[in-house]
Amino acid sequence: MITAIFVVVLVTVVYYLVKLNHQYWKKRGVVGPKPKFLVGNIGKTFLLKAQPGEIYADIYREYKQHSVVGIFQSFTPVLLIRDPDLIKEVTIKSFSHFRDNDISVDKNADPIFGRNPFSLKGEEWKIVRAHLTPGFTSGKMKWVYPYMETNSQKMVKFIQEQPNAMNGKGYEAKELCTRFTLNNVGDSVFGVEARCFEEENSEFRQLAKDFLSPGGWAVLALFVTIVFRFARILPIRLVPKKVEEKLTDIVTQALRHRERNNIVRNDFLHIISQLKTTCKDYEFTDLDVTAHAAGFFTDGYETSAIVMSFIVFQLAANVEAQAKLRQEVTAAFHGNDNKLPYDVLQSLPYLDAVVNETLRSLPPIYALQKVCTEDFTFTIKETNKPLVIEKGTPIALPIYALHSDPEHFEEPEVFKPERFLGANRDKIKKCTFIPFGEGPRACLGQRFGVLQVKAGVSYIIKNYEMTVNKKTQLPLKFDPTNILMTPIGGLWLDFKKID
Ligand code: HEM
Repeated sequence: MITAIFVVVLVTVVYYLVKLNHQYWKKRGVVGPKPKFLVGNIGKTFLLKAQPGEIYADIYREYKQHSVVGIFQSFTPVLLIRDPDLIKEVTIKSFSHFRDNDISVDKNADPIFGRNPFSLKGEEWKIVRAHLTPGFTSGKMKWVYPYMETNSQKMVKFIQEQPNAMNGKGYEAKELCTRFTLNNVGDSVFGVEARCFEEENSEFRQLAKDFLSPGGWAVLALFVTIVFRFARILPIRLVPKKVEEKLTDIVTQALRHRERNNIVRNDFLHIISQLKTTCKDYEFTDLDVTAHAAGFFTDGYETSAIVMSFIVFQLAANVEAQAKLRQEVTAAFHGNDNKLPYDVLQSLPYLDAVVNETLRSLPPIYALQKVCTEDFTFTIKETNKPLVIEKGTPIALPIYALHSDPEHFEEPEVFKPERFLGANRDKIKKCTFIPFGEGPRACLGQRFGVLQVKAGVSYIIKNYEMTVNKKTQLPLKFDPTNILMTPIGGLWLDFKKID
């Protein structure tokens, strides 16, 4: 009897506490959808029907007249920012108030992801980011570009050898692009030939399958820690032990091989291994070197492969854009002895526009979640009243919703690379196009990612005409359990060789 009374009292107290907490935004004069008990506004995520970024996009569209919307991730109040000027404030102008990402990874539980700049916080993030940045200069990109060209040529050959790619049965674009990006990462970081076009079960492909494949551990762990905030107190690892061990082994062997044979390769691994002796303001251990090289592996292939697969899909679905791009790229090859030098690739305006329009229409990351690291006061435009964002409040930046807002991009559902050409590009309002984030914390690998997708797409478009195979489920729907935009059923394409 006493137990029953205790349970009833406890449930009642919890119920009222949650209800009280759900008044948080109302009390501060911030509008927002009514939260539901326990799940807040992300009930569909709990039912595995939509990932939080999709829900944010719906809320964004519903609250057109507002610059900010107050929502709840279960019990936690989250401020969704709609106004690009305020996004600029958060990511650039008042960055010191919003320095960290809303993620917690224990370095001891997950030595690799726990050391990734994305997970690091405060001063530690600042120091590590500053030391890793020299690995991504345009000089370094020029250095790795020949590997990307070689892998592009291998990919062109590989496509022709796949019966289903050529006979109308379709080949899955993401799978193709992942083979390509894994090869680039193998060469650029470890100095290792990944052989993803030659071997069905190459070591790197296996690593990728064990790491980020749909339904894989990392995808699940990331989803769980984002959705169930209380899980953050658990020592959850995103990089599975098996993947960590394999990556550690690859890095250790590569370093040993260089030391024994006196090899100096001007690459990422060299830069970070030097930090062990040159860095004065941070202690870079062997584990740090391994973790950052391994981090380049994990960051380097997946998002780029997603973007590249979206680009070839958009081109297959938009024949005019495909023909225009082919004309530009083919002319560039013809003017350069059938090669595509780095500077020439970088100077192709339509290619750049196609990449950007794809990133606009299908950004691989739906939304970013930052956290307020120091109280911040601003005036809500529409009410002219001040709002204090309290330290610790998560801030949602709805990338996909901004990119598909007709106020910022006319006919957002139409694929129009011309938006990113010449004077049109200058008309795009700051912070309405943020596929790589914005400000000091924006994507560190943007140059590498864009370079590899541009190289790969150029070689494909010069050699093949592409159409969408009927196995692709249209309109595209996305896996609700993956925080990266992942089309259900895949993107199946048919290829026709151009002679
Ligand atoms: C083309 C595909 C890519 C896209 C769309 C992309 C997108 C993003 C986004 C949206 C962020 C979060 C930015 C923020 O918090 O404001 C990010 C962070 C990051 N990305 Fe990328 N990324 C791509 C490729 C890469 C590559 C190839 C690498 C490494 C080789 C990389 C390394 C990183 C790192 C280290 C961070 C954390 C930066 C920090 O917190 O300081 N990314 N990326």
